[in-house]
Amino acid sequence: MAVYTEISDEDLDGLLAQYDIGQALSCKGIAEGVENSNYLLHTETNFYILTLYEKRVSKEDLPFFLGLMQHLASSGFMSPKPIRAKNGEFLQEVANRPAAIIEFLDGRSVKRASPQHCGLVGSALAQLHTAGSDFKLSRKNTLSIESWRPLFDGCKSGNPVELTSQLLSEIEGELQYLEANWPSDLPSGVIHADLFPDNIFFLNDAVSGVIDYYFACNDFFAFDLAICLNAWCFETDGSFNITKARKLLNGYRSIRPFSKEELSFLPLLCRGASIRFFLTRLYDWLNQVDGALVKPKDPFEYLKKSQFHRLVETVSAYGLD
Ligand SMILES: Nc1ncnc2c1ncn2[C@@H]1O[C@H](COP(=O)(O)OP(=O)(O)OP(=O)(O)O)[C@@H](O)[C@H]1O
Ligand SMILES: N[C@@H](CCO)C(=O)O
Repeated sequence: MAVYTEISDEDLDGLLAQYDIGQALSCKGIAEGVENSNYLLHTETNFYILTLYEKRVSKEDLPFFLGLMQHLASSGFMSPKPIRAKNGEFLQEVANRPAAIIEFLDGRSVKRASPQHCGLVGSALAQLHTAGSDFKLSRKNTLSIESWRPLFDGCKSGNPVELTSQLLSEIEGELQYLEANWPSDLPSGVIHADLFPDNIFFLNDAVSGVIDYYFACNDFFAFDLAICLNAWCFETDGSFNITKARKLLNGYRSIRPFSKEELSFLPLLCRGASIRFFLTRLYDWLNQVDGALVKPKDPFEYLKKSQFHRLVETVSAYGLD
């Protein structure tokens, strides 16, 4: 999975009639991903990704996401370009879903990231922050700190047995700490907010693509860095790899230097980023849809990451002086 919505041949022909990209030669569902329905579309002109937006992506946000991809690509960043239909719009409709056709990017995501990959991820993230700085639209981060308590309350409703009193009080204590100490003013702009290994492609030892902008928003740049440290620098046994972290942070600052404040808040932002993914994963884990083929991701991986960052006092734990 993920193909939630099937497209008939008639619907596909009708959609492609709105574009100048030729007729379909093939259109195959893509198994990866959990949010939207994605197809690998081959037409007379090229290969493309056809995405049908499903329930979690709000239609009002699509001009931001697609406009951002276009803006980043035209600034030379490795984002796929959305394709304009004959009417000049990126967004169309098929099978009663909003839909877009996106440029296909070559390259492959890595299953086991090396420190070198982490360095490349850090510099790609800084390039994204820099290229996004003159993007005109903005979008509030709907998964920032204000959303975590309501998400936690949603997880608690129904008193699931998985949430022991010890776990509840650990999360409650962490939320209170984060709410009392969260910074109000750090360098901000457009962030990717979900730059996990499945969202970066590599080719010939370089980043060839950055995809999946459907959590992108305006927030602290260093929060994006915290999300990446969590996603890229822990090993499968839960241990933190300081060499990978050093490479990622040095890759980032080779393009965009950190302010003193960003560095001093990094451990706290890493705690917050851990709780953000712990809570969304926990919510999905407790609210699995019967019969859905999507395997929920392990929330407790992120609770352990949160526990690691709670013991961090300075950025030297992340490999910086
Ligand atoms: N522009 C692209 N070029 C090549 N392949 C792509 C492109 N966009 C998406 N894909 C392929 O489709 C898969 C799913 O895409 P994507 O991650 O955007 O889906 P999603 O449902 O939003 O997933 P997620 O669970 O990561 O939020 C990717 O893993 C990749 O294989
Ligand atoms: N990257 C998210 C999934 C949403 O794309 C996670 O690992 O929880």
